[in-house]
Amino acid sequence: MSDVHVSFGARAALKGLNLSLGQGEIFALLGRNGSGKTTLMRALTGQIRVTSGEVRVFAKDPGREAQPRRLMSLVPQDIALYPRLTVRENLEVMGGMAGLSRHEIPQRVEQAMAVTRVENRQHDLIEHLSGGYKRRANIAAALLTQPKLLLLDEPTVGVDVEARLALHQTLRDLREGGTSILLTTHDLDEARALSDRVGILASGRLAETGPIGEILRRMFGDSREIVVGLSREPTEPMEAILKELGLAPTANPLAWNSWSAEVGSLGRLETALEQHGIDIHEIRLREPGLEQVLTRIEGDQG
Ligand SMILES: Nc1ncnc2c1ncn2[C@@H]1O[C@H](COP(=O)(O)OP(=O)(O)OP(=O)(O)O)[C@@H](O)[C@H]1O
Repeated sequence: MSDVHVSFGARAALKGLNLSLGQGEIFALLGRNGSGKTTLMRALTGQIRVTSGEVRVFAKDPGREAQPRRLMSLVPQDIALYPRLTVRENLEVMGGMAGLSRHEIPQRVEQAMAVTRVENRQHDLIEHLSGGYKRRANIAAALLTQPKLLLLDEPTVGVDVEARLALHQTLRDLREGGTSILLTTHDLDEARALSDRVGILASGRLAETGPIGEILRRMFGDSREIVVGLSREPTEPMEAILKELGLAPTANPLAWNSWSAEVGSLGRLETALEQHGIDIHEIRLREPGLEQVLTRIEGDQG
């Protein structure tokens, strides 16, 4: 997509977005609630018309032509399956609705269940499955048409670690088979573990795109966040000392932070805090997470 703008009335949801996806690439979109992730996906599937700019999927406009829409599948965040049917029954019904012939359905259902590893639950009712299996079945339904581009809206939200790893493996297997994958997530660790590139959406713009390791290096270099957890809320004189030591308040009144690339800075800070009689609960280094990345971007955007 190039220079894509989408507005809902006076509200601009996407403001000049450029993005291209390679074959067999996993691309993770990161951003706050309301930053435009779902709007971007719906623009790609042709569900919403863009206000201006160009969207091309397999060289065609999905807003006007059916062909690119047939080559992609969107896995919504909500489970779009019949709770009172089994996994297999759901997939058979969905296959019919997707326009597959009776002759094609059994084989496609087997393939979709194999990739998502739900065969052992194929005779269970959806309503009896765990959250992780429901999500896998949801993805299986999207795979029946053998899409070349798979779009997933927060595929792992609310599932436990084991189910999350199983879902990641499914997505990697699909990538190996040449499927391009665009997913949204709030989880930087997930993006790090899974994606070839990420795009960080902030206020309808892609503020950063690239491999997550490169983005973090570019933004933070070698510096790491030092977080000081105070034992009690600081008095005004204590606040003055904390600021003098280079610390800044965070949203949590008991947590103050600073950034440093020096190896010894944590120990020196700890000693200085002790000398000033400031009672601390803990002091630690924190790897940058999505919150730190977004705060930095928003700070740069003013
Ligand atoms: N149909 C609509 N009508 C009006 N405003 C909309 C519509 N869809 C989205 N918006 C607005 O566009 C902006 C982007 O929304 P979008 O749903 O794309 O964000 P998101 O990043 O997917 O958020 P979330 O993480 O909560 O799913 C928001 O301000 C939202 O309120």
